[in-house]
Amino acid sequence: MTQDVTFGLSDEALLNLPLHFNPDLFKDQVVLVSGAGSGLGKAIAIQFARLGARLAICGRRIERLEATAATIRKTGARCSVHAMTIRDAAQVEQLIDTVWQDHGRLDVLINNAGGQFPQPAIDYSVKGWNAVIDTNLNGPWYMMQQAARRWRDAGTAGSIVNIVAVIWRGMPGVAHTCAARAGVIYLSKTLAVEWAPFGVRVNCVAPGVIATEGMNVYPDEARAEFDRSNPMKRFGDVQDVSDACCYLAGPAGKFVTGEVITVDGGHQLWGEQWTAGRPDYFKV
Ligand SMILES: CCCCCCCCC/C=C/C(=O)SCCNC(=O)CCNC(=O)[C@H](O)C(C)(C)COP(=O)(O)OP(=O)(O)OC[C@H]1O[C@@H](n2cnc3c(N)ncnc32)[C@H](O)[C@@H]1OP(=O)(O)O
Ligand SMILES: NC(=O)C1=CN([C@@H]2O[C@H](COP(=O)(O)OP(=O)(O)OC[C@H]3O[C@@H](n4cnc5c(N)ncnc54)[C@H](OP(=O)(O)O)[C@@H]3O)[C@@H](O)[C@H]2O)C=CC1
Repeated sequence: MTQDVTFGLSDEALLNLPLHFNPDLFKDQVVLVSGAGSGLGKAIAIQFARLGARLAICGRRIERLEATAATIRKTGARCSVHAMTIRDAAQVEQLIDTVWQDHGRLDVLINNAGGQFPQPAIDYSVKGWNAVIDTNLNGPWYMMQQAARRWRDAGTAGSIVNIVAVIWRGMPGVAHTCAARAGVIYLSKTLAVEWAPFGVRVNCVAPGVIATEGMNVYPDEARAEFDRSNPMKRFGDVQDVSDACCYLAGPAGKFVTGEVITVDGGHQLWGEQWTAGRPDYFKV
């Protein structure tokens, strides 16, 4: 039985994190963040607002989105709220239309909504597999395609950042999401070339274990090991990820497309395969 633990930061703490970017970096730009009712999406949306952006946020549960929007408005930023599921292509098309109607433009799409359940792959039901592929591959694709069509038709530039995961050595226990995220990464590399003529950049951020309430879907015994999944032996925080999004979406990333920034404390390099014995540091 998974026990709830408190992960992540309060809205008040998110509003007061020291900023690592110029406070008017995204002034007057419109940023759409999916899954902004919790965790990384909420932190990303609040950070963009603190950097001058106007926000559009989406997710399935309206109450959580409204709470994020109330916090965002404390920064003085505008924020529209859109309850929908990214798994439905028609709802995604409607979302992008509404964002353009409400804000008159879109500059940045942060494809953050996602998630999975831990289970040995051999036991997946068809429904469970499809739920994870729909959430983490098809949904982000619908969002990217609809955003890009509007940018192409309006003749304006855009930037997409897809939140994926640190999949480089496989992810035992969440094979479905590993497959979906691998799909998003190579989709992004391909779209980076196809959409360069429209001025659309497509990049990914691959987090390792980050302290958010999303961690509560994992059983205690698995979670207890998560801080050992990287050589820094700790969880990352939400700002580690929101900073990577701001770098990629903003002017510092203007010559970067088709790239993946891994934000994982070295998780991708870590393992149990010691060829010359395990160093003392890692014995405890
Ligand atoms: C190397 C080190 C690596 C280390 C690896 C560590 C990874 C850590 C890094 C990543 C961390 C995070 O992502 S943290 C963020 C986590 N947040 C989340 O995952 C929240 C979002 N997740 C979800 O909403 C769900 O998991 C998801 C399945 C995607 C959507 O659920 P929905 O209920 O909306 O979907 P539905 O279409 O109704 O289908 C539900 C079906 O899914 C299956 N299903 C759902 N939960 C299930 C469960 N616990 N066990 C079995 N099966 C389940 C069943 O078949 C369900 O059907 P029925 O049986 O008929 O009901
Ligand atoms: N925390 C971590 O260590 C890591 C997280 N990630 C990824 O980062 C992203 C954010 O995760 P995190 O903040 O930790 O977890 P959360 O579970 O807190 O966030 C997931 C968000 O996605 C939204 N969402 C889920 N399904 C849908 C859907 N079908 N349509 C619209 N919105 C949806 C949820 O809102 P609602 O349920 O209301 O729709 C929720 O706000 C996810 O893609 C996650 O897999 C990747 C690697 C590591």
